[in-house]
Amino acid sequence: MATSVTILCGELGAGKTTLLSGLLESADRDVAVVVNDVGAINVDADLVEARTHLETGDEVVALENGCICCSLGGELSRSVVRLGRERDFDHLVIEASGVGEPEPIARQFVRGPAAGAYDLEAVVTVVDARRFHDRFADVGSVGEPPTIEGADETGTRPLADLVLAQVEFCDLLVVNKCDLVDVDERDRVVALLETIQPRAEIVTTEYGALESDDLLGTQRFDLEAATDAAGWKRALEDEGGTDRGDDGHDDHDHAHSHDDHDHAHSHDDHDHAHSHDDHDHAHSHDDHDHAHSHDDHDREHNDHGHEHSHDHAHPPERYGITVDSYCRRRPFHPGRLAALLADLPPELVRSKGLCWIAGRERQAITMSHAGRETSLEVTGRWIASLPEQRRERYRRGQPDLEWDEQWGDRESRLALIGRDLDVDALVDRLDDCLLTDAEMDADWSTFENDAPTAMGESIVISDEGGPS
Ligand SMILES: Nc1nc2c(ncn2[C@@H]2O[C@H](COP(=O)(O)OP(=O)(O)OP(=O)(O)O)[C@@H](O)[C@H]2O)c(=O)[nH]1
Repeated sequence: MATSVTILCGELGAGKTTLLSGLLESADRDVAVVVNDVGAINVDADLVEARTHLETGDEVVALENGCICCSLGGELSRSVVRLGRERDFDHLVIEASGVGEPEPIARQFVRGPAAGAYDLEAVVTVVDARRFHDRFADVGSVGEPPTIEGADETGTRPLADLVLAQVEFCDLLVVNKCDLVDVDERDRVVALLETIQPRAEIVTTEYGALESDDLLGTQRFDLEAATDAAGWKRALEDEGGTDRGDDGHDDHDHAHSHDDHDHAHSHDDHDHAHSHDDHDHAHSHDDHDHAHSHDDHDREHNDHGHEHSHDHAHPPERYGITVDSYCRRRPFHPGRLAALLADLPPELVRSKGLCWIAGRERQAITMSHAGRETSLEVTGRWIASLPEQRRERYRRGQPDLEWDEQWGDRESRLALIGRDLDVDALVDRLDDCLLTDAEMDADWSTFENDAPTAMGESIVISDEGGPS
């Protein structure tokens, strides 16, 4: 029988090890742990071993080659398959590096070599309530300065973006360190988390104190549901109220919208030498269909009896949290867009989606804003830029794909999650970044343009708190 697996993620210092130690002490079954830390010293492995009186051995396996989701392709799979052969245990917990994305790890257990021996049960993300509040929920404060420390292997991914990626891809959110926030702050954090990640169950803790049943023995992980769970993706599916259609830019209705940004471009054309590409491949939606309904997932998910599942005691509206989308079929001017991204309103908590930037006619660029930083990364290629034969093949494969006679699938589609955000004002500012009619006729290659060009390449634009 396949052994159940839980993946435990969360920002550095959020309380993963604390939670895990408590869990190992209280669990009524044999739990094996694989710990990954960035860097060679696996403090966590030692700590967990020491606290749980495990013999030095294979119960705690330390992966030492850096970030779990990048280096682990083979190492994690090999380690866990070997562990399963050599040891007898009932449940496996992977404590993931504080700076890794959970999705590639989860995929190892869904389709990778470890899939046969293991059943992925849940991805659990631990959030530091204090830090999350100060960074994302407290519009009034300047927040902590942007930290690049802990960025991914490219060294360019903003930490806040990774924190949200972990929140957006999980089944259970553990809001820890609640002793360090007051009740109102805690409720604000929970409301914001519910918006950023509408699917996950949320529990609040101090020192990670949870019943082991809350963490182990929950339900079967659903990769597709988890992949589609993020609030920003849902915003793009729902096509909120900002498509005002008053700009003449051919706003349209996306019947096929839940393929989100990945649908619109091909992943075939890039260079595999760059390890970040692995992430992009992992995000490809080509390998699953979207015939499911989110409602079904929600129903399944909420049925499994946790106390703290969504009772909507903290309606996001009460905290001024709004979710909107911005869709335009006209390219951004690179310079004006960059200037806007360096001066976004602090009330914009999260924004993510695809950008069409003039002068980058081939590159489908994903914009991801979190905290005070925004990254632009080439994550694919517009189908319209492919040679005719391949272009037509892709189009045949995606009959629902909206296609403009002149521009094909090129478009910008951004989710805007805000707190007390003046959405109309932001939409106006975004519209001001679109090419004017005169610019549409100009030579776009003459625009000064810092947007990335190669697949996987990214730039980060920091918001310095407005012009000084
Ligand atoms: N005040 C407070 N401190 C906590 C809580 N949970 C954990 N801590 C402390 O926070 C620090 C970090 O906790 P860890 O459990 O090591 O965090 P981690 O997520 O495993 O950290 P990394 O291994 O660095 O990713 C430790 O000093 C813990 O004692 C909590 O609920 N409240």
